[in-house]
Amino acid sequence: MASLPVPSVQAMVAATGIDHVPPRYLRPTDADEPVASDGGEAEIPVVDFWRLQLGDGDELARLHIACQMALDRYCAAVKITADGLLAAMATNLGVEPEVIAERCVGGVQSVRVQYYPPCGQADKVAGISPHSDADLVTILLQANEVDGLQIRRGGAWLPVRPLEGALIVNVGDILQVFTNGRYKSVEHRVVVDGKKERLSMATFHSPSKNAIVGPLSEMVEHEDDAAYTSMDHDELLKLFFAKKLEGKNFLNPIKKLKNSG
Ligand SMILES: O=C(O)CCC(=O)C(=O)O
Ligand SMILES: [Fe+2]
Repeated sequence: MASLPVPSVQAMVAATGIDHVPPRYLRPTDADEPVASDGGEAEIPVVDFWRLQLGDGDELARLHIACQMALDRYCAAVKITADGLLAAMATNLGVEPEVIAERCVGGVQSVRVQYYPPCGQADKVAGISPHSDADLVTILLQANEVDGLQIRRGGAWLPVRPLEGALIVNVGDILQVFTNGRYKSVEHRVVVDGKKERLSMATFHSPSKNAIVGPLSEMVEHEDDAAYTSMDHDELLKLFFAKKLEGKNFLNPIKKLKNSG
């Protein structure tokens, strides 16, 4: 609903009197949630920045707790988004919405917050080297809306411009394996800016540690069609962390030779 110019509001009040509240200003009663009283459990954390700068341990702990509260809420909301996306993707792939979710009971969600300082030699420096994410889906917040993320499209890098209020969704390597290559993980990198710092927050969604990662039976008509060997998620991650970030090479060890992707 667009705002009214001030003179229009003044004219409305003059015409109807202050006791009449136009419907556009009424709060919806069905969404009326209680307002907590001051000093109760729902206290707003206060952090003394001066003490924080001096390295005061109590203040650091207070900041940590304050951030965790916000982070927990953010992560819970992002998890609902990731689950919803995976269910919709399953439907698009012609399988029941819960086919992917079932493999992800007790799945792992992890968060990485990145800070890219401005750099005098921005055109020569890598923020993050080209890679694909070793998960199902990554939900990324370009927190201060500074350019930097690029995805590989054919032979070129395509900038993913921050869009106010929008989250970026990356298909990850494990979704590529689950779908037997029907959905391909996206190769991406980050470049830095010469003048501006950049902040991002990536939330990764993976199956549980003891899940088997391999093409889902629903995605493979004959056993021979499987493009990847199945492997313990835990073992696969060990391979991932043992390697340098070098484009989409993570799946090489489990790729079956006759297929590519
Ligand atoms: O900072 C970004 O925009 C991307 C970060 C990223 O690709 C990652 O953490 O895997
Ligand atoms: Fe990434």
